[in-house]
Amino acid sequence: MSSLSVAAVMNDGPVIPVIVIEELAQAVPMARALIAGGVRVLEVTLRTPVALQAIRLIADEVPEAIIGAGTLANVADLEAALKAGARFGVSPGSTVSLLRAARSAGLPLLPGVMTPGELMSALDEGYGALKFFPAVPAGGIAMLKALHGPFAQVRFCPTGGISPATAKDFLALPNVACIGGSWLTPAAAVKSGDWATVTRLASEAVALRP
Ligand SMILES: O=C(O)C(=O)C[C@H](O)[C@H](O)COP(=O)(O)O
Repeated sequence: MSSLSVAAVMNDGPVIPVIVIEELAQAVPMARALIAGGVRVLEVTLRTPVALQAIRLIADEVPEAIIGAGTLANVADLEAALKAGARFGVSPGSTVSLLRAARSAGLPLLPGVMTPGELMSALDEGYGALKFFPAVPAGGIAMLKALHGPFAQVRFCPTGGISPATAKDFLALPNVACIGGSWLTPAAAVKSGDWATVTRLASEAVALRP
């Protein structure tokens, strides 16, 4: 049972890094590089074969990290993430089974939604803090402004297609608590072990909200 709340995950910093780990050896240095830049909340996506082991390794070896699992597509993913030591979860979309399983497991979950109907289903299940995915293809800033009308109580973490250049405009919206993005851990820098670049990108991301 985690004592962490979704609000705490969303409020820790302006940007949640969406991380893809191809090789297990990258996990700990990458986590340390992000933390050195001031980013503690780390979302490791379950997109690669080593993702669960990477979560376990970071949970064990980088205690300053608030480690979570992304790309939770179903209840089995959620259970595997919990077992690996994830302290929160993020999903690209929402199913009632996933939302209920996260609630009963006590895992803070940031569920993805894209439409008003999906948002209403998530609200029905008691979730008012949501990932808006894929943010830019689904209407970006204009869509978030439109959703603010009927659903002013919902707090979003838009993710998908956001860049350092557009991040500030998203963060300025009243219904945006934080944003997600993969640009903090560029594949080339990670592959070559250029952790200084990751640290610099992390500190620039933290500085997006003074
Ligand atoms: O894997 C998941 O769980 C996802 O939901 C997808 C990611 O959140 C986006 O792919 C990140 O978007 P970019 O910052 O545009 O790369």
